[in-house]
Amino acid sequence: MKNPVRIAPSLLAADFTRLGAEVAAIEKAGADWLHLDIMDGHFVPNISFGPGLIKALRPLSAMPFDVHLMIAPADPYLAAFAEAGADWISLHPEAGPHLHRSLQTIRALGKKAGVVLNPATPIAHVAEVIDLLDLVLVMSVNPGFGGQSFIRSQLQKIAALKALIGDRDIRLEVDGGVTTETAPLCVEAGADVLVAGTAVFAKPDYATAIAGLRGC
Ligand SMILES: O=C(CO)[C@H](O)[C@H](O)COP(=O)(O)O
Ligand SMILES: [Fe+2]
Repeated sequence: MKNPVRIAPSLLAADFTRLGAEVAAIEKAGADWLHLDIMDGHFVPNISFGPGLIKALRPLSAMPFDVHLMIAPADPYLAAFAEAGADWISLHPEAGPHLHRSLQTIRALGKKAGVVLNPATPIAHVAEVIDLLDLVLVMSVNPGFGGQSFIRSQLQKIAALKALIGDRDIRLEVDGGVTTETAPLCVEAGADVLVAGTAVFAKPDYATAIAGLRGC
């Protein structure tokens, strides 16, 4: 059976002076997951926020918290993000020497485990660890910033991953430059979770923005 498309607004594009209210607003507007971008100023050229913010927001929402780690090393911080309230924890293969062990750690913490592929990262990593995956996240921009343009070549990667995943219970998520124009292309290629920062938080009506991305 085809998975329903889930919309995961990225908090990176929210109004940082009122994050609690922003989370409540997107949940009321129909968001399925909350996407949280963790940047360390080292793995990516930007710094965002850490487990303290996740812990503060956790009691305010029932949405699954989808934590995208753009930090290296990631292993020393996996327990902190799990304890703070992450439900899904995803990391890049380039963030450490032992991707398989990192995914085992996330699973052992009782969380859903994901791998993130940069535009230049091949899908071969996924095949090697597929039995440990709950999620594959395709970056359709180079990570580090919101508001960038969608890299169309990643549509072929999404389609190849869809074929690789087959009927396994693994979500296929796309992150970066997702708009009402690019969202249908991602879904057509096989994506079932769409991250959207600017395409939700820069719009005046979050419910309309989320419904538009979902294609209804
Ligand atoms: O991981 C990310 C950047 O590294 C963000 O999730 C992504 O950029 C979302 O922002 P937008 O939808 O505005 O492109
Ligand atoms: Fe992200």
